[in-house]
Amino acid sequence: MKILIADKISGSGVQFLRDQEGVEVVEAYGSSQEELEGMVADVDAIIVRSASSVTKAIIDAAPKLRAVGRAGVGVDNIDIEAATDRGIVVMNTPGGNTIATAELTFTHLLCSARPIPQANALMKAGKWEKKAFQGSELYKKTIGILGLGRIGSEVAKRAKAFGMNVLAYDPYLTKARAEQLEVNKVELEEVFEKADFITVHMPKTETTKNMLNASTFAKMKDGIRIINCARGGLIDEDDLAEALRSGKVAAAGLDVFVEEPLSSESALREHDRLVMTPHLGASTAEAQENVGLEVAESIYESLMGGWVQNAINAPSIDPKQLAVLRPYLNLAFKMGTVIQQLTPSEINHIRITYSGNLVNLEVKPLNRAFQRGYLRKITTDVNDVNAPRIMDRLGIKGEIVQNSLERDYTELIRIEATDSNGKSYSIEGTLIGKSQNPRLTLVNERNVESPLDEKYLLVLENEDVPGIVGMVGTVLAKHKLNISNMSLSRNTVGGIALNICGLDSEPEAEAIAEITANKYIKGIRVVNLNGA
Ligand SMILES: NC(=O)c1ccc[n+]([C@@H]2O[C@H](COP(=O)([O-])OP(=O)(O)OC[C@H]3O[C@@H](n4cnc5c(N)ncnc54)[C@H](O)[C@@H]3O)[C@@H](O)[C@H]2O)c1
Ligand SMILES: O=C(O)CC[C@@H](O)C(=O)O
Repeated sequence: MKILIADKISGSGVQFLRDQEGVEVVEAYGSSQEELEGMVADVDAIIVRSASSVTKAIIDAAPKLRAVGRAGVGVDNIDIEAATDRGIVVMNTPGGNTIATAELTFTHLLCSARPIPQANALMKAGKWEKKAFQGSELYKKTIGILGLGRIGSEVAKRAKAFGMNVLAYDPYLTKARAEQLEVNKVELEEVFEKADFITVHMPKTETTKNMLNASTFAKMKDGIRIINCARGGLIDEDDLAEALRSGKVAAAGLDVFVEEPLSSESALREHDRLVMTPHLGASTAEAQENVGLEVAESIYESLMGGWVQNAINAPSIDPKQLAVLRPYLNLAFKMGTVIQQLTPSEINHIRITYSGNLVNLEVKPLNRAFQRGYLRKITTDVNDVNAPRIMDRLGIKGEIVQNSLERDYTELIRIEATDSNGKSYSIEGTLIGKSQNPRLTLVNERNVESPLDEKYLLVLENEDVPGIVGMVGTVLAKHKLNISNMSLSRNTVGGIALNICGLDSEPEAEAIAEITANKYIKGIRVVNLNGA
């Protein structure tokens, strides 16, 4: 396995990877995008911080690529769309640099109130200047925090310790969490109207891009102080420069920029009251140790086929959850493969119902496992990352229901697939016994008891007349096909019955033809569970 580390991560992260058997590590710090493109032909994983980008061009140049790891939070330097299409898992390390970035934000906040960098520059130039550097206190001032996630919350705690009044704007922040953090959750307009300081801690999205601009500055108090240690482009840089010139913004602190590195010609460099740092939020020994080791471990884990805890484009799952979900993942996967092989090729709707104990579980990983099972015989290279995309491409709409059905089983998965003529097919499955073996409990509304850890299932529909079991047994025996299990079911005497035989090997075409030739046989399907 070859892992390319494009940006410098902590030595312990690199060492961890070097210590793993069969892992080759290539460190390519400071390479240009073009150089990286030329290095990825045989890499299995790429690790970046914020300097290098994993573009579509790089992804296209890396046919073996399976995982991209970001040592940090923001993944705007990774083409998630292109990665997802290829089934490449993208993961980050949220949390590892939260404190570092919150502390840098506070440093900027203090420097916007007390012009320490500017005073220091004059001291270094041999001067002793006091008058120009009168500051302002944080105590009893109002701070507006936009985005109350990991970093915003830590900034809020520190602001409260300084005796500040905290206003929080975050549409996704629950009332309960705002109460727990002891902040006032308000609308954006109230932040603009009341804040003396505004700091942004949101991701850069279509909604948050240029959220602070000339027209929003106009709504703020004169002498407002603005901090951005999140992402360049949350604040319109030209409008900020103008507001600093006019004095509307008394001071600002920026750690991030629309274009990084910031051009040496940038007009932002001209403003005395603007303090800038070169994207240093995560640059502490502790944060780099955290994220470097975490990304290295996650990348290795994912390449070894384990679950990724902080995947951006697949459901994340922690080891505790995984222990609970593992048998259901197996069941969901097998049910995916069974329903696909029992139905016509043109399926346009699938409803999955999770019943009983599954009602309260996080089922996203189960949906992906089902989809992988469904797609297993339709396409290659399907995984938890690209399975939903492939289902979409096939035009199959999905519906997930978590609702207890009246069944005798404590947990159950029901699948209903509808074909392009509106005809529905159903299966249900559960786990049986201490060893939690997957079992089919219903096929097309007929109760069955058919283990899913067989190699093949022969699924027959026949008129309910005597002699069918004998005929099937005779034909299978003639073709040396060993029956491992048989489940018979009918809804009405003399109606259409269902017969599912577990088989140790694949029935050849002649055996199927002989059984089908019997006039009472109304339908026959072979389900291949081999390797499923
Ligand atoms: N300067 C650095 O070196 C550095 C380091 C780490 C993180 N970051 C950046 O800091 C930012 C915050 O990181 P985090 O770890 O706290 O992320 P997070 O996901 O924990 O928090 C982001 C918060 O923004 C909120 N949000 C989303 N859309 C919003 C909107 N339209 N209006 C208001 N709030 C909105 C979310 O609800 C969430 O609470 C990110 O942009 C991240 O990339 C920068
Ligand atoms: O790696 C860095 O130096 C910055 C990381 C930071 O921007 C992040 O989003 O985590």
